[in-house]
Amino acid sequence: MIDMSPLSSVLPVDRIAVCLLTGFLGSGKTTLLNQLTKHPEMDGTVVLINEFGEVGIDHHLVETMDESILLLDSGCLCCSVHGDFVRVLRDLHERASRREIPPIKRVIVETTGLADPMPVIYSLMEDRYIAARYVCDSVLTVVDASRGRAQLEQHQEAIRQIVMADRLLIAKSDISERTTLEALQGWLDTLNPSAQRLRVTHGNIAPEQLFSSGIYALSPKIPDIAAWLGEKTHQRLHPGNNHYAHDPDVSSFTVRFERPVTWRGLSVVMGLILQEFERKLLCAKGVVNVAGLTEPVVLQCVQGTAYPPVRLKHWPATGPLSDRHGCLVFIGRGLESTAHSEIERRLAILPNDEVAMRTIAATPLLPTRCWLNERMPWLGRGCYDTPNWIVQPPIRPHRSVH
Ligand SMILES: Nc1nc2c(ncn2[C@@H]2O[C@H](COP(=O)(O)OP(=O)(O)OP(=O)(O)O)[C@@H](O)[C@H]2O)c(=O)[nH]1
Repeated sequence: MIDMSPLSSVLPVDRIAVCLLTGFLGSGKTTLLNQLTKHPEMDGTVVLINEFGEVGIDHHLVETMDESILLLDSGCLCCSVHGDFVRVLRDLHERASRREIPPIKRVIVETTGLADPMPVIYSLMEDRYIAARYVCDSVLTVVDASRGRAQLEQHQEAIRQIVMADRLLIAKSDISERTTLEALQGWLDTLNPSAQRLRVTHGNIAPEQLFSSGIYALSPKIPDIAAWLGEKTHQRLHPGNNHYAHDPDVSSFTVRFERPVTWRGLSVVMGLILQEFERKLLCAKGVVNVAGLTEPVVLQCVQGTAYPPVRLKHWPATGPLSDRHGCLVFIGRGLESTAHSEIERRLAILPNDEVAMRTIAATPLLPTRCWLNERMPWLGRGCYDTPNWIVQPPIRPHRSVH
Protein backbone atom coordinates (compact mmCIF):
# COMPACT_ATOMS: atom_id res chain seq x y z
CA MET A 1 0.00 0.00 0.00
CA ILE A 2 1.25 3.45 -0.84
CA ASP A 3 1.97 5.58 2.17
CA MET A 4 1.04 9.08 1.15
CA SER A 5 1.68 10.79 4.46
CA PRO A 6 2.62 14.41 4.04
CA LEU A 7 6.29 15.14 4.59
CA SER A 8 5.40 16.73 7.85
CA SER A 9 5.14 13.17 9.14
CA VAL A 10 8.59 13.79 10.58
CA LEU A 11 6.42 15.27 13.32
CA PRO A 12 4.97 12.98 16.00
CA VAL A 13 2.61 10.45 14.44
CA ASP A 14 0.14 10.71 17.31
CA ARG A 15 -1.31 13.96 16.09
CA ILE A 16 -4.99 14.53 16.72
CA ALA A 17 -7.17 14.06 13.65
CA VAL A 18 -9.27 17.07 12.67
CA CYS A 19 -12.28 16.54 10.43
CA LEU A 20 -13.93 19.48 8.71
CA LEU A 21 -17.66 19.12 8.30
CA THR A 22 -18.88 21.54 5.67
CA GLY A 23 -21.94 21.89 3.51
CA PHE A 24 -24.09 24.73 2.31
CA LEU A 25 -26.67 26.43 4.55
CA GLY A 26 -29.27 24.01 5.83
CA SER A 27 -27.74 21.00 4.12
CA GLY A 28 -27.91 18.74 7.19
CA LYS A 29 -24.59 19.19 9.06
CA THR A 30 -26.09 19.60 12.53
CA THR A 31 -28.45 16.67 11.96
CA LEU A 32 -25.47 14.52 11.07
CA LEU A 33 -23.49 15.68 14.12
CA ASN A 34 -26.45 14.92 16.32
CA GLN A 35 -26.54 11.32 15.17
CA LEU A 36 -22.78 10.89 15.12
CA THR A 37 -22.26 12.03 18.69
CA LYS A 38 -24.61 9.24 19.86
CA HIS A 39 -22.18 6.53 18.71
CA PRO A 40 -19.95 5.12 21.48
CA GLU A 41 -17.01 5.09 19.00
CA MET A 42 -17.15 8.87 19.06
CA ASP A 43 -15.86 8.98 22.64
CA GLY A 44 -12.88 11.29 22.89
CA THR A 45 -14.24 13.52 20.09
CA VAL A 46 -14.41 17.27 20.56
CA VAL A 47 -16.85 19.14 18.35
CA LEU A 48 -16.19 22.77 17.43
CA ILE A 49 -19.18 24.54 16.00
CA ASN A 50 -18.51 27.70 14.09
CA GLU A 51 -21.42 30.07 13.83
CA PHE A 52 -21.82 33.21 11.85
CA GLY A 53 -24.08 35.76 13.46
CA GLU A 54 -24.54 37.50 16.76
CA VAL A 55 -26.04 34.61 18.66
CA GLY A 56 -24.93 31.03 18.19
CA ILE A 57 -27.86 28.71 17.70
CA ASP A 58 -26.59 25.51 16.13
CA HIS A 59 -24.82 24.27 19.24
CA HIS A 60 -28.14 24.31 21.10
CA LEU A 61 -29.43 21.92 18.44
CA VAL A 62 -26.80 19.32 19.19
CA GLU A 63 -28.69 17.21 21.67
CA THR A 64 -25.79 15.56 23.45
CA MET A 65 -24.37 18.97 24.25
CA ASP A 66 -21.70 18.73 26.94
CA GLU A 67 -18.29 20.19 27.61
CA SER A 68 -16.87 18.43 24.55
CA ILE A 69 -18.85 20.78 22.29
CA LEU A 70 -17.38 24.24 21.92
CA LEU A 71 -18.77 27.18 20.05
CA LEU A 72 -16.58 29.39 17.89
CA ASP A 73 -18.95 32.27 17.46
CA SER A 74 -16.86 35.29 16.68
CA GLY A 75 -17.34 35.16 12.94
CA CYS A 76 -16.98 32.92 9.96
CA LEU A 77 -14.07 30.56 10.52
CA CYS A 78 -12.65 30.86 7.05
CA CYS A 79 -12.39 34.63 7.05
CA SER A 80 -12.01 36.06 10.52
CA VAL A 81 -11.40 33.66 13.35
CA HIS A 82 -8.16 31.89 12.49
CA GLY A 83 -6.71 33.21 15.71
CA ASP A 84 -9.70 32.02 17.68
CA PHE A 85 -9.59 28.58 16.08
CA VAL A 86 -5.88 28.17 16.71
CA ARG A 87 -6.27 29.44 20.29
CA VAL A 88 -9.05 26.91 21.01
CA LEU A 89 -7.02 24.02 19.56
CA ARG A 90 -3.96 25.07 21.55
CA ASP A 91 -6.01 25.40 24.73
CA LEU A 92 -7.63 22.00 24.21
CA HIS A 93 -4.28 20.32 23.75
CA GLU A 94 -2.79 21.96 26.81
CA ARG A 95 -5.78 21.04 28.96
CA ALA A 96 -5.63 17.42 27.77
CA SER A 97 -1.86 17.34 28.48
CA ARG A 98 -2.50 18.59 32.02
CA ARG A 99 -5.23 15.91 32.30
CA GLU A 100 -7.86 18.50 33.06
CA ILE A 101 -9.97 16.95 30.28
CA PRO A 102 -9.96 13.37 28.90
CA PRO A 103 -7.54 12.57 26.05
CA ILE A 104 -8.72 13.91 22.69
CA LYS A 105 -8.84 11.44 19.82
CA ARG A 106 -10.50 13.58 17.22
CA VAL A 107 -11.82 17.08 16.60
CA ILE A 108 -14.78 17.71 14.31
CA VAL A 109 -15.16 21.29 13.12
CA GLU A 110 -18.59 22.17 11.79
CA THR A 111 -18.06 25.24 9.66
CA THR A 112 -20.74 27.73 8.76
CA GLY A 113 -22.63 26.97 5.58
CA LEU A 114 -20.77 29.80 3.87
CA ALA A 115 -17.23 28.82 4.82
CA ASP A 116 -14.46 27.92 2.41
CA PRO A 117 -12.78 24.83 3.94
CA MET A 118 -9.29 25.58 2.66
CA PRO A 119 -8.34 28.51 4.92
CA VAL A 120 -9.27 26.31 7.87
CA ILE A 121 -6.98 23.53 6.60
CA TYR A 122 -4.34 26.15 6.02
CA SER A 123 -4.49 27.41 9.60
CA LEU A 124 -3.95 23.82 10.77
CA MET A 125 -0.83 23.62 8.66
CA GLU A 126 0.68 27.05 9.09
CA ASP A 127 0.84 27.38 12.91
CA ARG A 128 3.83 25.31 14.03
CA TYR A 129 2.41 24.45 17.44
CA ILE A 130 -0.88 23.31 15.92
CA ALA A 131 0.71 21.48 12.97
CA ALA A 132 2.83 19.43 15.37
CA ARG A 133 -0.24 18.33 17.32
CA TYR A 134 -3.14 18.21 14.87
CA VAL A 135 -3.61 17.00 11.31
CA CYS A 136 -6.49 17.53 8.88
CA ASP A 137 -7.82 14.05 8.45
CA SER A 138 -10.77 14.60 6.13
CA VAL A 139 -13.08 17.16 4.59
CA LEU A 140 -16.68 15.97 4.63
CA THR A 141 -19.19 17.98 2.63
CA VAL A 142 -22.90 17.47 3.16
CA VAL A 143 -24.87 18.09 -0.03
CA ASP A 144 -28.59 18.75 0.18
CA ALA A 145 -30.07 16.50 -2.51
CA SER A 146 -33.45 18.21 -2.35
CA ARG A 147 -32.00 21.55 -3.48
CA GLY A 148 -30.58 20.21 -6.68
CA ARG A 149 -27.79 21.48 -8.79
CA ALA A 150 -29.48 24.66 -10.03
CA GLN A 151 -29.66 26.16 -6.54
CA LEU A 152 -26.23 25.07 -5.41
CA GLU A 153 -24.31 26.20 -8.44
CA GLN A 154 -25.32 29.80 -7.85
CA HIS A 155 -23.15 29.84 -4.75
CA GLN A 156 -19.39 29.86 -5.08
CA GLU A 157 -19.08 28.66 -1.48
CA ALA A 158 -21.14 25.55 -2.24
CA ILE A 159 -18.94 24.78 -5.24
CA ARG A 160 -15.73 25.17 -3.22
CA GLN A 161 -17.05 22.91 -0.49
CA ILE A 162 -17.87 20.23 -3.07
CA VAL A 163 -14.55 20.51 -4.90
CA MET A 164 -12.54 20.31 -1.67
CA ALA A 165 -14.41 17.30 -0.25
CA ASP A 166 -12.78 13.97 0.42
CA ARG A 167 -16.25 12.53 0.95
CA LEU A 168 -19.56 13.89 -0.30
CA LEU A 169 -22.44 13.06 1.99
CA ILE A 170 -25.71 13.17 0.09
CA ALA A 171 -28.42 14.17 2.56
CA LYS A 172 -32.19 14.38 2.09
CA SER A 173 -32.31 11.95 -0.82
CA ASP A 174 -35.56 10.76 0.85
CA ILE A 175 -37.27 14.00 -0.20
CA SER A 176 -35.50 14.55 -3.49
CA GLU A 177 -37.05 13.89 -6.90
CA ARG A 178 -35.28 11.11 -8.80
CA THR A 179 -34.47 13.43 -11.73
CA THR A 180 -33.13 16.13 -9.37
CA LEU A 181 -30.94 13.56 -7.66
CA GLU A 182 -29.60 12.22 -10.96
CA ALA A 183 -28.80 15.70 -12.23
CA LEU A 184 -27.07 16.47 -8.94
CA GLN A 185 -25.01 13.27 -9.09
CA GLY A 186 -23.89 14.15 -12.60
CA TRP A 187 -22.83 17.60 -11.47
CA LEU A 188 -20.89 16.13 -8.55
CA ASP A 189 -19.13 13.77 -11.01
CA THR A 190 -18.10 16.88 -12.86
CA LEU A 191 -16.86 18.89 -9.91
CA ASN A 192 -15.24 16.19 -7.84
CA PRO A 193 -15.05 12.83 -9.57
CA SER A 194 -12.70 11.33 -6.99
CA ALA A 195 -14.64 11.97 -3.76
CA GLN A 196 -16.44 9.00 -2.35
CA ARG A 197 -20.23 9.47 -2.35
CA LEU A 198 -22.27 8.32 0.66
CA ARG A 199 -26.00 8.68 1.21
CA VAL A 200 -27.01 9.94 4.64
CA THR A 201 -30.65 10.12 5.67
CA HIS A 202 -31.49 12.10 8.81
CA GLY A 203 -27.83 11.97 9.77
CA ASN A 204 -27.64 8.18 9.93
CA ILE A 205 -24.22 6.85 9.03
CA ALA A 206 -21.59 4.78 10.84
CA PRO A 207 -18.62 6.89 12.00
CA GLU A 208 -16.08 4.48 10.52
CA GLN A 209 -17.35 5.34 7.04
CA LEU A 210 -16.45 8.97 7.46
CA PHE A 211 -12.95 9.60 8.67
CA SER A 212 -9.30 9.31 7.50
CA SER A 213 -9.90 9.99 3.85
CA GLY A 214 -8.09 13.14 2.86
CA ILE A 215 -4.93 14.06 1.04
CA TYR A 216 -3.78 15.85 4.19
CA ALA A 217 -4.45 12.80 6.37
CA LEU A 218 -1.78 10.70 8.02
CA SER A 219 -3.63 7.48 7.54
CA PRO A 220 -2.07 4.99 5.15
CA LYS A 221 -5.64 4.03 4.24
CA ILE A 222 -6.16 7.05 2.02
CA PRO A 223 -6.73 6.17 -1.62
CA ASP A 224 -3.95 6.25 -4.15
CA ILE A 225 -2.98 9.57 -5.61
CA ALA A 226 -4.31 8.75 -9.09
CA ALA A 227 -7.70 8.14 -7.50
CA TRP A 228 -7.48 11.49 -5.69
CA LEU A 229 -6.79 13.13 -9.03
CA GLY A 230 -9.89 11.44 -10.39
CA GLU A 231 -7.96 10.14 -13.38
CA LYS A 232 -9.63 6.75 -13.32
CA THR A 233 -13.05 8.32 -12.92
CA HIS A 234 -12.40 10.73 -15.78
CA GLN A 235 -11.51 7.84 -18.04
CA ARG A 236 -14.51 5.81 -16.98
CA LEU A 237 -16.96 8.68 -17.41
CA HIS A 238 -15.63 10.11 -20.59
CA PRO A 239 -13.63 7.55 -22.50
CA GLY A 240 -11.77 9.10 -25.39
CA ASN A 241 -13.30 12.54 -25.12
CA ASN A 242 -12.72 15.67 -23.16
CA HIS A 243 -16.29 16.63 -22.42
CA TYR A 244 -18.64 15.66 -19.65
CA ALA A 245 -21.77 13.82 -20.61
CA HIS A 246 -23.79 15.73 -17.98
CA ASP A 247 -22.74 19.19 -19.00
CA PRO A 248 -21.34 19.73 -22.48
CA ASP A 249 -19.93 23.05 -21.31
CA VAL A 250 -17.65 21.35 -18.82
CA SER A 251 -14.43 19.84 -20.02
CA SER A 252 -11.34 18.40 -18.47
CA PHE A 253 -7.85 17.82 -19.72
CA THR A 254 -4.58 16.64 -18.26
CA VAL A 255 -1.19 18.24 -18.74
CA ARG A 256 1.66 15.76 -18.27
CA PHE A 257 5.17 16.95 -17.61
CA GLU A 258 8.05 15.34 -19.46
CA ARG A 259 10.70 16.47 -16.99
CA PRO A 260 10.93 17.94 -13.48
CA VAL A 261 9.48 21.45 -13.22
CA THR A 262 11.17 24.55 -11.82
CA TRP A 263 9.17 25.49 -8.73
CA ARG A 264 9.17 29.24 -9.21
CA GLY A 265 8.60 28.88 -12.94
CA LEU A 266 5.57 26.65 -12.35
CA SER A 267 4.23 28.95 -9.60
CA VAL A 268 4.45 31.98 -11.86
CA VAL A 269 2.91 30.29 -14.89
CA MET A 270 0.12 28.72 -12.85
CA GLY A 271 -0.48 32.06 -11.08
CA LEU A 272 -0.91 33.79 -14.43
CA ILE A 273 -3.15 30.98 -15.73
CA LEU A 274 -5.36 31.22 -12.63
CA GLN A 275 -5.54 34.98 -13.00
CA GLU A 276 -6.47 34.84 -16.65
CA PHE A 277 -8.88 31.89 -16.65
CA GLU A 278 -10.24 32.34 -13.12
CA ARG A 279 -13.92 32.42 -14.07
CA LYS A 280 -13.72 29.41 -16.34
CA LEU A 281 -11.40 27.17 -14.33
CA LEU A 282 -13.43 25.22 -11.80
CA CYS A 283 -10.47 23.31 -10.47
CA ALA A 284 -6.87 22.35 -11.21
CA LYS A 285 -5.08 19.73 -9.21
CA GLY A 286 -2.17 17.46 -9.60
CA VAL A 287 1.16 16.11 -8.49
CA VAL A 288 4.44 17.54 -9.71
CA ASN A 289 8.07 16.55 -9.72
CA VAL A 290 9.90 19.68 -8.62
CA ALA A 291 13.49 19.97 -9.90
CA GLY A 292 15.89 19.48 -7.00
CA LEU A 293 13.34 17.74 -4.77
CA THR A 294 12.95 13.98 -4.40
CA GLU A 295 9.41 14.01 -2.99
CA PRO A 296 6.28 14.65 -5.06
CA VAL A 297 4.33 17.85 -4.39
CA VAL A 298 0.53 17.88 -4.49
CA LEU A 299 -1.14 21.05 -5.81
CA GLN A 300 -4.74 22.15 -5.67
CA CYS A 301 -6.47 25.23 -7.06
CA VAL A 302 -10.18 26.03 -6.99
CA GLN A 303 -11.65 28.83 -9.09
CA GLY A 304 -8.64 31.08 -9.23
CA THR A 305 -7.39 30.35 -5.70
CA ALA A 306 -4.24 28.29 -5.18
CA TYR A 307 -4.04 26.38 -1.92
CA PRO A 308 -0.84 25.53 -0.04
CA PRO A 309 1.06 22.63 -1.57
CA VAL A 310 1.50 19.35 0.29
CA ARG A 311 4.71 17.32 0.03
CA LEU A 312 4.26 13.59 0.05
CA LYS A 313 6.83 11.18 1.40
CA HIS A 314 7.51 9.40 -1.86
CA TRP A 315 6.19 8.71 -5.33
CA PRO A 316 3.72 5.88 -5.87
CA ALA A 317 5.51 2.67 -6.89
CA THR A 318 2.75 1.62 -9.26
CA GLY A 319 0.05 3.26 -11.37
CA PRO A 320 0.08 6.18 -13.78
CA LEU A 321 2.24 8.39 -11.55
CA SER A 322 4.98 5.85 -10.90
CA ASP A 323 6.98 7.33 -13.82
CA ARG A 324 7.44 10.41 -11.56
CA HIS A 325 6.70 12.81 -14.38
CA GLY A 326 3.75 14.41 -12.63
CA CYS A 327 0.65 15.94 -14.15
CA LEU A 328 -2.04 18.55 -13.58
CA VAL A 329 -5.74 17.85 -14.20
CA PHE A 330 -7.83 20.87 -15.21
CA ILE A 331 -11.62 21.06 -15.08
CA GLY A 332 -13.18 24.07 -16.74
CA ARG A 333 -16.57 25.37 -17.71
CA GLY A 334 -16.89 27.19 -21.00
CA LEU A 335 -13.13 26.81 -21.51
CA GLU A 336 -12.56 26.78 -25.27
CA SER A 337 -10.22 24.20 -26.81
CA THR A 338 -7.92 27.08 -27.72
CA ALA A 339 -7.63 27.80 -23.99
CA HIS A 340 -6.70 24.15 -23.37
CA SER A 341 -3.87 24.38 -25.87
CA GLU A 342 -2.80 27.77 -24.52
CA ILE A 343 -2.54 26.38 -20.97
CA GLU A 344 -0.64 23.35 -22.25
CA ARG A 345 1.70 25.57 -24.25
CA ARG A 346 2.49 27.79 -21.26
CA LEU A 347 3.16 24.84 -18.98
CA ALA A 348 5.47 23.28 -21.56
CA ILE A 349 7.90 26.22 -21.39
CA LEU A 350 8.39 27.17 -17.77
CA PRO A 351 10.75 30.05 -17.04
CA ASN A 352 13.88 29.49 -14.99
CA ASP A 353 14.16 30.85 -11.44
CA GLU A 354 15.72 34.13 -12.46
CA VAL A 355 13.10 34.97 -15.07
CA ALA A 356 10.36 33.81 -12.69
CA MET A 357 11.63 36.11 -9.92
CA ARG A 358 11.39 39.09 -12.26
CA THR A 359 7.77 38.21 -13.09
CA ILE A 360 7.00 37.76 -9.38
CA ALA A 361 8.40 41.21 -8.64
CA ALA A 362 6.27 42.68 -11.42
CA THR A 363 3.08 40.80 -10.40
CA PRO A 364 2.58 41.19 -6.63
CA LEU A 365 -0.94 39.76 -6.56
CA LEU A 366 -0.20 36.35 -8.08
CA PRO A 367 -2.77 33.81 -6.83
CA THR A 368 0.08 31.34 -6.24
CA ARG A 369 1.78 33.54 -3.59
CA CYS A 370 1.37 30.78 -1.00
CA TRP A 371 3.37 28.42 -3.25
CA LEU A 372 6.17 30.93 -3.43
CA ASN A 373 6.38 31.06 0.36
CA GLU A 374 7.34 27.38 0.36
CA ARG A 375 10.97 26.61 0.89
CA MET A 376 11.94 24.96 -2.37
CA PRO A 377 15.28 24.29 -4.07
CA TRP A 378 16.62 27.33 -5.83
CA LEU A 379 17.96 26.56 -9.28
CA GLY A 380 19.31 29.97 -10.17
CA ARG A 381 22.90 30.28 -11.40
CA GLY A 382 25.55 29.76 -8.72
CA CYS A 383 23.04 29.04 -5.93
CA TYR A 384 22.91 25.96 -3.82
CA ASP A 385 20.60 24.58 -1.25
CA THR A 386 21.46 23.10 2.16
CA PRO A 387 18.96 21.70 4.68
CA ASN A 388 18.63 25.14 6.32
CA TRP A 389 19.79 27.74 3.86
CA ILE A 390 19.68 28.75 0.26
CA VAL A 391 23.13 30.10 -0.48
CA GLN A 392 23.29 32.77 -3.14
CA PRO A 393 26.50 33.94 -4.77
CA PRO A 394 27.71 37.42 -3.78
CA ILE A 395 25.94 40.15 -5.72
CA ARG A 396 28.45 41.95 -7.87
CA PRO A 397 27.83 45.64 -8.46
CA HIS A 398 27.50 46.52 -12.13
CA ARG A 399 30.70 47.98 -13.42
CA SER A 400 30.24 51.12 -15.38
CA VAL A 401 31.98 51.08 -18.72
CA HIS A 402 34.04 54.16 -19.39
N1 LIG B 1 -36.01 14.82 5.01
C1 LIG B 1 -34.80 15.02 5.50
N2 LIG B 1 -34.55 16.13 6.21
C2 LIG B 1 -33.32 16.32 6.69
C3 LIG B 1 -32.26 15.39 6.45
N3 LIG B 1 -31.13 15.87 7.03
C4 LIG B 1 -31.44 17.05 7.60
N4 LIG B 1 -32.75 17.33 7.41
C5 LIG B 1 -33.51 18.52 7.85
O1 LIG B 1 -32.93 19.67 7.19
C6 LIG B 1 -33.02 20.81 8.03
C7 LIG B 1 -31.66 21.49 8.14
O2 LIG B 1 -30.77 20.57 8.76
P1 LIG B 1 -29.53 21.05 9.65
O3 LIG B 1 -28.90 19.81 10.16
O4 LIG B 1 -29.94 22.05 10.65
O5 LIG B 1 -28.64 21.75 8.55
P2 LIG B 1 -27.26 22.56 8.76
O6 LIG B 1 -26.40 22.24 7.61
O7 LIG B 1 -26.70 22.28 10.11
O8 LIG B 1 -27.80 24.04 8.69
P3 LIG B 1 -26.98 25.42 8.95
O9 LIG B 1 -26.18 25.22 10.18
O10 LIG B 1 -28.06 26.44 9.09
O11 LIG B 1 -26.14 25.66 7.74
C8 LIG B 1 -33.55 20.31 9.37
O12 LIG B 1 -34.90 20.60 9.43
C9 LIG B 1 -33.33 18.81 9.32
O13 LIG B 1 -34.27 18.09 10.09
C10 LIG B 1 -32.57 14.21 5.67
O14 LIG B 1 -31.72 13.35 5.36
N5 LIG B 1 -33.84 14.10 5.23
